[in-house]
Amino acid sequence: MAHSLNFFLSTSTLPEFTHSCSKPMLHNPHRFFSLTKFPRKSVVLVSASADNGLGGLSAVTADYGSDNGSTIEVDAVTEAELKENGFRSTRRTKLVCTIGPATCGFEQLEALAVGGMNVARINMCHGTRDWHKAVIQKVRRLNEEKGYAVAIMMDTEGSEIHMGDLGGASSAKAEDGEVWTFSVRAYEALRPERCITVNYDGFAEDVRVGDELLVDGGMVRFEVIEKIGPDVKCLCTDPGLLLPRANLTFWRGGSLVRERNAMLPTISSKDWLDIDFGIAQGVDFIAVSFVKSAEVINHLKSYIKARSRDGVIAVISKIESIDSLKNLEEIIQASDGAMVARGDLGAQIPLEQVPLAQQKIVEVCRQLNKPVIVASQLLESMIEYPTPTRAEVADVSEAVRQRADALMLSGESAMGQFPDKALTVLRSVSLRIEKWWREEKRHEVMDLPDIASSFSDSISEEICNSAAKMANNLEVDALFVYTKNGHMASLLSRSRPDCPIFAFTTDTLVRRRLNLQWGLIPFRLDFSDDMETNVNKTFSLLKARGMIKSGDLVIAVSDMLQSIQVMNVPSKPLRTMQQKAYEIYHDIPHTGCLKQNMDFIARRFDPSDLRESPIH
Ligand SMILES: Nc1ncnc2c1ncn2[C@@H]1O[C@H](COP(=O)(O)OP(=O)(O)OP(=O)(O)O)[C@@H](O)[C@H]1O
Ligand SMILES: CC(=O)C(=O)O
Ligand SMILES: [K+]
Ligand SMILES: [Mg+2]
Repeated sequence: MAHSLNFFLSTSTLPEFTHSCSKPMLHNPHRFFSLTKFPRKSVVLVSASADNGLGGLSAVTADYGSDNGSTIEVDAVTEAELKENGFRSTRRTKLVCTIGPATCGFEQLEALAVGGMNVARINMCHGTRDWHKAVIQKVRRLNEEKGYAVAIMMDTEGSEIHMGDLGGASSAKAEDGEVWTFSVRAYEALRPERCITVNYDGFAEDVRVGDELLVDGGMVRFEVIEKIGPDVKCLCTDPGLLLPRANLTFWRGGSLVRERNAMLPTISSKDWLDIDFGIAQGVDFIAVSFVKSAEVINHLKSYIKARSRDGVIAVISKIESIDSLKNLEEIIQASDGAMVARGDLGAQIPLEQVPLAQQKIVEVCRQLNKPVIVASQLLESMIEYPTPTRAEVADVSEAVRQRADALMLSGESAMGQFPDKALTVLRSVSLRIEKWWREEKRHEVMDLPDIASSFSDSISEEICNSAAKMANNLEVDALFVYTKNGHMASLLSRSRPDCPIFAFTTDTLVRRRLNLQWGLIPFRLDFSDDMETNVNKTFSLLKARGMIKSGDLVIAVSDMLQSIQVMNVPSKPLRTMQQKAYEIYHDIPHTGCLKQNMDFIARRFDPSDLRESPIH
C-alpha cells in the first residue's frame, strides 16, 4: 500500500506533468490535482491552475480515520474467482480441510487456500498443542501476507473410547484370525507386538467374552475371546488397517453397548485444556465431539464468553452419537452450527440409517439457521488414489444437493497422498451441482419457519426472506448485505438464493466466521450508518477492482437501516472529490518515481465522475 508516499505538485514538475498528462487532464488544463498525504492519515487535495502556477493553491483536508477507511478486504482466491468466472458462478458450498502431516507446511497450506479451503480444521485427537499452534500461526501468516481469510476450527477429542497412538507407527495391519490384546495398561517402552492400549480404564471391566469390538465403526472387527486382568484378548474377524487413536465401540447381541459411554463427560479434562488453548489462540470455531445434550453446549458457550477476549468463538456440535440424534433440535438450537460426523455416527447407528440422519440434520440446521458441515469419508479412496470412486462423487453431489453449508475433508487432506486433488474434486462437484440447482431446480422453496425471538429480529427475517425472493424473481446479480454481527447475512444465506451474497462487515472475526456459510462472500469494510454512502463506496471499490461492473443489478439490505434497495451499479458512481482523491491516492503504485506516479494519477483522474465541482 502506498501510505508512505508523499506527493507535491511543484512549479518545477508542472510542465513535465502537463506534458505527461493523459486525456482527461489535457482536456481540462486548468484543473490539476495533486494528492498529498500528510501524517494522521488525512488526505490533502491541492488544486493548481496552469496560469497562476502554484500561486493559486487551495486545499481541502479530509480525515479518513483508519488506514482501512477506504479499503475493502476480500479473500484473494474469491477475488480471482469473481473476476474470472463472474460472480453468478462463484462456489456457494464452503470447504473445510483437516490439517495433518500431509498438509501442515506453509506451502501445503497455501496450496489448500488456493484450492478453495475456507476453514482449516485441527483435530485435537492427534498431535501436540505445539504442533497445532504452529499450524494456526502458519494459517494466520497466510491470511496476513497473502490476503486469504481462512478460518480455524478446533475439534475436541471427546471422551469416547479409543485406542492409543501405536507408539509412533502410522498404522498397524490386523490380519484375519490373529489374536490381539487390548489393554488399559500403559506400556512403558516398546509396545509389544499385537498389543493395543485403550484410553478408558473401565474397558476390561465392561466388555464381555463374545462381544464384538469395532475399530473405526467397523473398518476392523474383533471378537472378545478372553479377559485376563487388564488385558482383553480379541480375535480378528474382519482384517484391516488400525490407525492411531481409532475409535472403539463394542456391540452385544447386535446393539451398541453404551451404558458406560453415557456416563463419560462430553468435554473431558483434557478437552477443557484444549479449549483454553483454542481460546488463547483465538480460533474461530470449536467443534465439540460426541455432544449428548444442549446443556454442555450452553455451558461451553458461557465459558467462552467469560474467557475469550472477543467472546465470539462459534461452537459447532458434532452429531455422532445416538444421544445427539435423540436431542437433535435442542442441541442445534443451542449451538452456532453442527457437523454431520458420519465416521463415528456410522459406528453408533446402522450404516443404512446414516444417509437419512444426514438429511434430517441438514434440514434441521437450515430451518434453525445454523450452518451445517457434512463430514467424513466423502472421498476416502483419495487417501491412496488420485481419482475418486463414482460412488464418492455421488455422495459429494448429494450433500451439495441437500444444500449443506460446507463439506469437509478428513484423512484425505490430513494424511492422504492427494490433498489438493481431493479439494479440487469437492470444488468442481460443488460448482456443477450448484449450477444445476440454479438452472433446473430454480426457486424450489423450503418451508422456513419463523425463528426470530424479538420484533426487531422478525423485521430482519422478513426483510431477508423477501429480499432473497425478490432476488430470484428479478434475477438480480447479487445481494449486498451490510451487517455488523453477521446475522442478516446468515438469514440471507438460509434462503439459498440463486445469486451470490456479498456480505460486508466491519469486523474481521465476523468475516472469517461467515466463511462457513453457504453462498456468502464475506468482505471486511468500514461503513457508516448512511446506506447511500456505503453503497456508493462499495460500488466504486468493487468496480475499481473489477469485481462488479456497470449495469449489474443489486439488492442491498443492512442491519442498520431495515430496508430493501434495488439498484443498478451506475456507470459512473458519483463521488466527492475527497473520495475520488483518496481512491486514486490509495492505488498509487510503489514506484518511488515522481513522474510515474503522476502519470498514474493522470490516467485515473476523470473530473466528470465527481459529484461536486472541483475546488479552485
Ligand atoms: N494432527 C494430526 N497428526 C497426525 N495425524 C493426523 C492429524 N490429524 C489427523 N490425522 C490423521 O488423519 C486421520 C483422519 O483425520 P480425522 O480428523 O478424521 O480423525 P479421526 O481420528 O477419524 O477422528 P474424528 O472422529 O475426530 O474425526 C486420522 O485418523 C489420523 O490418522
Ligand atoms: C468428523 C468426525 O468426528 C467423525 O466423522 O466421526
Ligand atoms: K475429534
Ligand atoms: Mg468423530
